[in-house]
Amino acid sequence: MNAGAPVLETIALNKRFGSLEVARDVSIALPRGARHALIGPNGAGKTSLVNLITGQLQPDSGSVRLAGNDITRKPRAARVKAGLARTFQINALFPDLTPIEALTLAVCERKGTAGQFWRGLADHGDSIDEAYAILRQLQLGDVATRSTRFLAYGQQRLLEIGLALATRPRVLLLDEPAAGIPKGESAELFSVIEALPEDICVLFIEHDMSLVFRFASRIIVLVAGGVLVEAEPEVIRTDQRVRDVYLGQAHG
Ligand SMILES: Nc1ncnc2c1ncn2[C@@H]1O[C@H](COP(=O)(O)OP(=O)(O)OP(=O)(O)O)[C@@H](O)[C@H]1O
Repeated sequence: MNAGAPVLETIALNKRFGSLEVARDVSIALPRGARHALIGPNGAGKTSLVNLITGQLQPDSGSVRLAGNDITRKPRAARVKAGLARTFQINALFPDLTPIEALTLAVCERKGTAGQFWRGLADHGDSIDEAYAILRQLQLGDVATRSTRFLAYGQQRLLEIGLALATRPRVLLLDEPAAGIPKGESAELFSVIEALPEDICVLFIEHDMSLVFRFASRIIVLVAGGVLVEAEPEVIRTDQRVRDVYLGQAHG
């Protein structure tokens, strides 16, 4: 794969649910270091597009390529192994585990050693180190040994991102990572996402336009299953079509 080639690419993806078109010739590309936002009105097909990329949904036509390889027909687990990770809108954490336990388990899972996890921590030194490194990257080092149920909601969302990072992704797909977080904390969460290493591309769905304009390097606007426009934030901000169909609606 050459340096400028997209890490993740969708080519003319189409998907219908009966008469409803949720993806209409969707072609997007994420280069190395991408921090792309996927925006659009409710029901535009944003989550469906993420599901098509991860394999939760199969397209009617079109393809998905990861690091130059066609993964369209690959099962979900194989896509994760190939470097595709996602988080969901809903919190799916184990409340009784501590962040360091949950992350060490996730690292062991990736390495195929999770079956021996409970034998003894001494056997998992490298995995624990790796888990701590992820926690520090997410500024969760201070709460590493606190039960997940006692973490602030924003910290729980970060831990979910941590679990995705434990798979060593090339691409991270975040479906409304700040959903449910108090407004003041969501910028913090996005700062952490922004600061992830360049070799992890990020595509995030977000409804809060102030966060989108602050943190996205590019914005993809989806309307009725199709890409209306994809451009840098400055261009999107002044695009009349976007104002008409989306921003106008959002801000009255
Ligand atoms: N499995 C399904 N079967 C039938 N219709 C579906 C299915 N999944 C999604 N839809 C419909 O497809 C449309 C697109 O949904 P999707 O969740 O992708 O939109 P979205 O842009 O993510 O919306 P939101 O911003 O509200 O989360 C919606 O009208 C939804 O009801």
